[in-house]
Amino acid sequence: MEIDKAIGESDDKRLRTKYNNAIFVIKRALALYSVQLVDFCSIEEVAFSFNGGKDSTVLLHLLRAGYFLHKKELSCSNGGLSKFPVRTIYFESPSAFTEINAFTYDAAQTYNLQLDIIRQDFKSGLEALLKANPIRAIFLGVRIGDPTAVGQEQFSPSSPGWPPFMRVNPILDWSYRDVWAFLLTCKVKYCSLYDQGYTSIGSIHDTVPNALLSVNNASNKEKFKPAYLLSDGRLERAGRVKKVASIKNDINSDSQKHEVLLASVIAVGDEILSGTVEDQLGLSLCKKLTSVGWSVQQTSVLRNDIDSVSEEVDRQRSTSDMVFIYGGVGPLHSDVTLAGVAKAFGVRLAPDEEFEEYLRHLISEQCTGDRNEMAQLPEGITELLHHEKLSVPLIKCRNVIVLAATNTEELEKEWECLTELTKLGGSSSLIELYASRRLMTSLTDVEVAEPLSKLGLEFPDIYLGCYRKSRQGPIIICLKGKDNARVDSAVQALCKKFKQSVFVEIK
Ligand SMILES: Cc1cc2nc3c(=O)[nH]c(=O)nc-3n(C[C@H](O)[C@H](O)[C@H](O)COP(=O)(O)O)c2cc1C
Ligand SMILES: Nc1ncnc2c1ncn2[C@@H]1O[C@H](COP(=O)(O)OP(=O)(O)OP(=O)(O)O)[C@@H](O)[C@H]1O
Ligand SMILES: [Mg+2]
Repeated sequence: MEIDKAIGESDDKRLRTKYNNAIFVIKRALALYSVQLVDFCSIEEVAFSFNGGKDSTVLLHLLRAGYFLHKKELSCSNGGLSKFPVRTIYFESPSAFTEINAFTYDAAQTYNLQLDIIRQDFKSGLEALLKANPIRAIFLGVRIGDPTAVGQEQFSPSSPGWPPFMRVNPILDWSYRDVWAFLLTCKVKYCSLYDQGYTSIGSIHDTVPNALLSVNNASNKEKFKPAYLLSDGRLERAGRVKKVASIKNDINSDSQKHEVLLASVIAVGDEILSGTVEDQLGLSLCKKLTSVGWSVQQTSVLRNDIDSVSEEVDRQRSTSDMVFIYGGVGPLHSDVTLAGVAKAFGVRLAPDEEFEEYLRHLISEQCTGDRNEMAQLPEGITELLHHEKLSVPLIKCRNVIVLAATNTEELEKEWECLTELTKLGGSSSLIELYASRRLMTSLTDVEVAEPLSKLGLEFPDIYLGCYRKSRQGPIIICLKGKDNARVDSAVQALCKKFKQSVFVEIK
């Protein structure tokens, strides 16, 4: 088998190790998801997701080699050793590069792939495919640096809400360099765009050649070096134009329309959902936000699960001005909050040197291994908010603030720093301070109803809130606004509507 031979003869030890590990994963998957036939041979209930990109081209050849070695070990002649009878699926889109389409069809012909072309979105396409075919596992060329790799392992069940299958990622731990070492060592064909400076390929609308490979020539026509010459693999996606959704402003542009800024509070913790621990932080945070004039429009408690976090953050970040999330932050297996935030914004988790430096000071002697998992932050969207009272900065990903607090005292401190930082104007205005006053009265609701609605018309810029502690008990009226003087005028106007002083100011 030419691939196995080329790698075996290579003196690149790292490549040989990566290859052997990937082949091991492939052989395990082929064995796990196979059905034995009477003649001692088997049919594998697996599929290969191929899109003509470099990573899936690597996987194509690994699968060919892995399938060959798997069958050889079984000494089974089923299908012949040169065949590769694994169902191959390609989601074809009208916005794919013609070069990608051409290469995919070409490879399918060269290697005799049973190509299923799907012209639906991924989820519906897979639902239909799995209904019609016995597929239990799908091989993907996902690598750890890809945004979609967040939270995945070599074997990862499909996400909740997706049809059930195992995602098998044999090259999850391969670097950009490993990919090119493999393609060049095996001398296999790859899509021509990679020789024109493209280093990672999405759709025609979001992909351009990587500017880091640009070379100026005499005719002033921009030319690009081939993808394998990119020296820093971390910049593989520099030719990807950011999706519109991910470059939204920190604060919703709609926020100008509301007089009061909207916040969402998200807690992550199985222990809260099971009733083992009471969520004190949520209560405290809502009070704090309200005290500075924010309106908390939703609180939610989520499982320690990446997809649950990413879906909720995605929902809340578009309807709230600021999202506050806590719980699930740290080095434990259940600490998935940052991964969920990264997934919500469609970016990967990447090592952050500055953050790592803080952590090194804090926990250096406890840190084993050469990589600090806690120093991985959502790439390209994270701002670290420094304060001298904090040993580790606060993490802000666009309009999502990740609080590391685990109890109310820690929250108190983080909150103090956050408000101080914004008063100092050190960061983009995070928390706009609002004026707010609360009045209590023993008047009945019927008595206050009309004067209050009139006040609302006179002071449209002031938020008027009202609630009672019990059906017969006193009524509490909250007045909030951006301008202190306006809030005071509203309070005076309200008092004037009644004969004697019927309001008591409360904190
Ligand atoms: C075979 C296959 C299986 C997938 N399974 C899942 C899944 O279980 N969960 C999920 O959130 N996305 C799944 N996806 C979608 C990918 O994570 C990702 O959204 C997709 O590759 C689009 O990436 P792009 O937006 O960079 O083009 C799957 C995609 C494919 C092709
Ligand atoms: N349209 C598609 N059809 C089938 N599989 C796909 C499609 N898009 C993505 N995949 C699967 O997801 C994997 C990861 O996609 P990704 O774009 O990161 O890698 P790639 O396309 O192989 O290489 P590159 O990073 O250079 O674009 C692919 O290797 C493939 O297995
Ligand atoms: Mg691609």
